[in-house]
Amino acid sequence: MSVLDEIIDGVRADLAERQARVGLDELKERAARASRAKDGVAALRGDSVNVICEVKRSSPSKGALAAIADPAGLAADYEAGGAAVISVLTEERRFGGSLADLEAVRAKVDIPVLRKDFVVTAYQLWEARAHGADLILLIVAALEQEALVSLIERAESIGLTPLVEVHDEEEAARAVDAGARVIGVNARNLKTLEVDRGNFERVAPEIPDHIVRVAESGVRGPHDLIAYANEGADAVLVGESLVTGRDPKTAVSDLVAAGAHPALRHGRG
Ligand SMILES: O=C(O)c1ccccc1NCC(=O)[C@H](O)[C@H](O)COP(=O)(O)O
Repeated sequence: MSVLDEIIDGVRADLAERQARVGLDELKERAARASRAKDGVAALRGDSVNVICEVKRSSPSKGALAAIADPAGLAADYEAGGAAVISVLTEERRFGGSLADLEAVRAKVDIPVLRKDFVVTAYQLWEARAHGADLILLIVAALEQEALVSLIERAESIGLTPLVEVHDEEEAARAVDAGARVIGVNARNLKTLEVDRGNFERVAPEIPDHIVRVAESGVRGPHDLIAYANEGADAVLVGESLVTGRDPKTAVSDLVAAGAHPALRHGRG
C-alpha cells in the first residue's frame, strides 16, 4: 500500500465520523450562509508569479515541522508578505490540520483560501465551502476519471475553484480532459514521497496556456521560484520552508519580490 493509499484510508475513516455527526443538508445550509467564494483563478493569474503559502504543521515525509499555535496569525503574516492565496491543510492524522484551522484563517485574511486535503467525495466540497474555503485541492492520483470530472463540476457549481494536482504527464492529460482551470504539478511523488524539482519542467508542457500552472513543493527560496517561473509556472505553492523559517512574512515578501521581477514577465498575463 502506498503512502497516499494509507492517508486516504485514514481520511475515509474520519470522514465517516463527520458524516455521522453533520448531515449534508446542514452543511449545505452552512455553505449558503458563508461569504461568497473569491475567484481563485483571478488570484493566481497575472503579470507576476503568485505565491500560495501553506499552513502546514507536520507531514508524512518530515514528521513535525512547526507547532503553529495561531494558524490565523501565520496566515495574516503570509498575507502581509504579499501571498496571493493561503493553503490550509485540514487533514488531521498526518498533517495535524483541521477544519477549525480553515475557519480561523478564513476569518482573518481577505485573500482566497485553499482547503488542502484528500478529497474523495462531494461532502468534503460542501464542508470546504461551509468553512469558508474558496479553492479546493483535487488529487488526480486519488480519483478515478469519472469521480474527478464530477468533483470538478460540483466544486465549480458551488463556487469553489478546483486546484487539480498531478505528478506526471498522464495525470496532466487527465486533468486537462476533466476541465481543470488550475493545475498544480507536484514535485513530490505522493506514493514514494520523493521530491524532484525537475518534474515541473517535464509535465508543464502538457498543460495548455489557458490553464493556470502551479508548481508545488520543494520551494526553498526565491531561486526555486525563479527556476519554476522560467519553466512556465504562474504560481508556486510553498509550505515547509515558510513554517520552519524564522520570519515567514519576510520569506514570503522575498518570494513575492522575485515573482514580480520584470525579467519573468514574458508571455504572462
Ligand atoms: O508533504 C508531504 O510529506 C506530503 C506527503 C504525502 C502527501 C502530500 C504531502 N504534502 C502535500 C504537499 O503537496 C505540500 O504540502 C505542498 O506542496 C507544499 O510543499 P513543501 O513546500 O515542500 O512543504
